[in-house]
Amino acid sequence: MKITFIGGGNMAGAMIGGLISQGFAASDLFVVEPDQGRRNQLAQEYGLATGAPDQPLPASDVVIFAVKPQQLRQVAQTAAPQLAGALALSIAAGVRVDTLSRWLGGYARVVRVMPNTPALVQAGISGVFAAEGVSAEDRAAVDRILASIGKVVWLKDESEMDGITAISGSGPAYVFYFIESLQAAARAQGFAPDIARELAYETVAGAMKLAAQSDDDAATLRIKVTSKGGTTERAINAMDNSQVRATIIAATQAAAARSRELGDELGRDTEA
Ligand SMILES: NC(=O)C1=CN([C@@H]2O[C@H](COP(=O)(O)OP(=O)(O)OC[C@H]3O[C@@H](n4cnc5c(N)ncnc54)[C@H](O)[C@@H]3O)[C@@H](O)[C@H]2O)C=CC1
Ligand SMILES: O=C(O)[C@@H]1CCC=N1
Repeated sequence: MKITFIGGGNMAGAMIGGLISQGFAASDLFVVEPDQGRRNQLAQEYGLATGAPDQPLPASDVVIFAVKPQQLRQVAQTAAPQLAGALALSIAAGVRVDTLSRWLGGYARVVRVMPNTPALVQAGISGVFAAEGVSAEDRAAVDRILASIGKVVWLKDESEMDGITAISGSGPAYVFYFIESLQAAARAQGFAPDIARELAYETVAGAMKLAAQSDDDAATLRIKVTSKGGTTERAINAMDNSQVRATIIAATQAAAARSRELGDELGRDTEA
């Protein structure tokens, strides 16, 4: 399967790294990227062939659009006459399949995917929604690509993509924010930076490993740490008093709203 990425930034890089480590041949991948330094980096790191946007697209089975949502219209219009029947897959937040299909001149083989950056270490999770015209064979090809970089969740209703984007697409950033905060807290307790990092990383990794292997749910595991009248109780009370849980829920609602807003804003653009 020949795959061309249009856009070789952070998310494309994570997918490429994941695919190659799962046995996809570098010679079957191609990246279109305007930034010469980034092209060199991808070529060096993965042995990939790359090209600038003004060069013709190579023959491909799948073309993955991995540019910013605001860049996608122009990029899609440039790519449209060169697709030659390839499956078009977009990872752009917010952009709906009918919008991309229109930008591609009424192209029917369009799939929308919301991956996340742990794809790089095959620990991603992707939400997928396919346009009606996408065949079972194409869906199987998408499954093969995405299963090699993590778990796959097929969506029946495209509106669910906004929630997926808010939870798992953006989600790694929330976890990194928590890790950063725990590290800062360790520094505030007087630990040196390397120890603060180790304490935060090992605690998060250990808690995740325990949660993944345990029959207990997360709430039960939390209660098992929380001794009555002890230290954890004091900390959790402080978090509850600051409405940390409600803030996390509100933050994800803001992200989902932004995804809908991007979809509306870019979908209104009917000049394709
Ligand atoms: N970063 C993430 O965690 C995730 C990002 N996404 C989506 O992936 C898309 C890309 O995001 P990132 O990789 O984070 O952004 P990025 O800014 O790292 O990558 C975009 C790349 O597109 C390149 N580019 C600009 N104009 C181009 C053109 N005409 N032709 C080809 N390439 C061009 C840029 O030079 C850049 O390297 C966005 O639409 C975003 O919504 C989806 C899921 C997660
Ligand atoms: O922040 C963004 O818009 C993209 C989509 C999900 C993760 N990064």
